[in-house]
Formats: sequence, C-alpha cells, structure tokens
Amino acid sequence: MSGAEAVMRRDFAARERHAPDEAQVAALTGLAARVRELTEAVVHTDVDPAEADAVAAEIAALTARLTAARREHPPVAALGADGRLRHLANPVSGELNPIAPPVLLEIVPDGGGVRAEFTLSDVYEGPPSFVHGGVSALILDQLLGAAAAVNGTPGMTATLELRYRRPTPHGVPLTAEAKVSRVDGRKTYVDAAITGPDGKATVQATAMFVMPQG
Ligand SMILES: CCCCCCCCCCCCCCCC(=O)SCCNC(=O)CCNC(=O)[C@H](O)C(C)(C)COP(=O)(O)OP(=O)(O)OC[C@H]1O[C@@H](n2cnc3c(N)ncnc32)[C@H](O)[C@@H]1OP(=O)(O)O
Repeated sequence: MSGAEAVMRRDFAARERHAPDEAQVAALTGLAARVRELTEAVVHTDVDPAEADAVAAEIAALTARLTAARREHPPVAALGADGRLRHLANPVSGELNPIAPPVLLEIVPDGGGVRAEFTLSDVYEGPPSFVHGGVSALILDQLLGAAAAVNGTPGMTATLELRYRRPTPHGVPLTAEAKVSRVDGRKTYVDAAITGPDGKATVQATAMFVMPQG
C-alpha cells in the first residue's frame, strides 16, 4: 500500500465516512455529470424570467428528493474495482462532486509523479476566453498534493507559489504534471505546470507540503 493510500484509509476510518458501493458510485457519477451539464446550461441560458423561475422550482424539488436521504458528510473515499482508494467528493478530481471538472489524475510510472489531461469549459472562465487563475491554482494544488502523496510523503499545503506565464485557454485540451523535487524531513517540495495544446506552460507552480506533527 502506498503512503497516500495509508493516509486516506486512516482518514476514511477516523471520520467514519460512508463508502458507496460500485453501483451507487456509478449512479452518483452519472448524477454529478448531469448536474455539471445543468451548470453549463444555467451559465449559458437566455430563457425569460418566467421560464427561469419555473426551472428553478423544478430544481428545488429535485434537490429536496436528494436531501431526503442526506448523509452528514460527503464520502471521503471508496474502494474502486481495482482496490485503490478514490477521493470521490474532492472538488478537483471527485467524480461525485459536480463542482469538480473533474480532473482525473494518473500516476506516472517510475517515480514520475502524477499527470492529468483535461479540458475546462467556459464555466471556469476568469478573463474573457481564459481560465480563472484561482481555478488553475486549485487544480495545481491538487496535483502537487497528489504527487507528494504518491511519493509516500503526503502533507498539508504549507506554501504554494504560482507563476502565470500566459493565459490558460478554456475549451481546449490541457495537460498538468507534478513531480516531487526534494524531501526534507516532514517537508516535501513539488513542482508542477499546466501546459496548453501548443506545449507551452501557462502556469507553473512550486509547493511545499508539511506532514503535520504526529
Ligand atoms: C491517481 C492519483 C492518486 C493520488 C492519491 C490521492 C492522494 C490525495 C491527494 C490529496 C491532495 C490534496 C491537495 C490539497 C491539499 C490541501 O488543500 S491542504 C489545505 C491547505 N493547507 C492547510 O490548511 C495547512 C494549514 N497549516 C497547517 O495545518 C500547519 O501549519 C502545517 C502546514 C501542517 C504545519 O504545521 P506543523 O506540523 O505544526 O508545522 P511546524 O512543526 O510548525 O513546522 C514544521 C516545519 O515546516 C515549516 N513550515 C510550516 N508551515 C510553513 C509555512 N506555511 N511556510 C513555510 N514553512 C512552514 C516550519 O518552519 C518547520 O520548519 P523547520 O523548522 O522544521 O525547518
């Protein structure tokens, strides 16, 4: 078991978070995907006020149906079919969290860190035509933290330095990669970048993660 999995299993047990089974994960993944589509539709719609009110009432009724079976906490993780833990409700990569794009991370073999390929829609727009800088920071923090965890040296983000080299376009395939550069006791230093389709880095990041005492 990797350091990341050990930490997540401990967290999972300590908080008594529920573990949805595969059938529920599949259904809730589909539900979250429909909610993402709904978000897109809301951001882009030009319906008149009466139609907006009518749709809002229907959505309120749907929310009440889900809330009827509300858990106290989101699921922190669940065992996947491959036996690995997944952070299902994470706001970056959680398939069950509609605010997550989601950005699905993969481990690069042979200590290569983690990487992800993703496309951000204009729901994440900051300046016109470009991704909001805070969204880029969110995604990079997740990648940096995952790289630290996969390295077996997980921690809390203590510092996060960002260099916005050029605007990050939305609606096109992006790549993000993160890799540990150095470990010094409880501190893990990680570098990351988001790269556009032209192969040029749009945002570069360096972070330090600290494993809390005890
Ligand atoms: C397929 C892929 C699977 C992947 C598998 C998934 C795995 C899953 C990945 C999840 C990825 C989530 C990625 C998001 C991660 C967050 O979002 S974390 C949330 C944001 N961060 C926080 O809230 C942190 C808040 N701060 C804290 O909790 C505490 O201050 C810290 C950072 C834990 C440090 O506390 P502490 O252990 O009491 O630290 P302390 O003993 O005072 O200091 C230890 C050393 O660190 C230094 N230090 C501590 N803090 C700082 C600082 N802010 N700046 C500079 N130096 C500092 C100290 O100077 C000290 O240095 P030395 O004297 O030893 O040289």
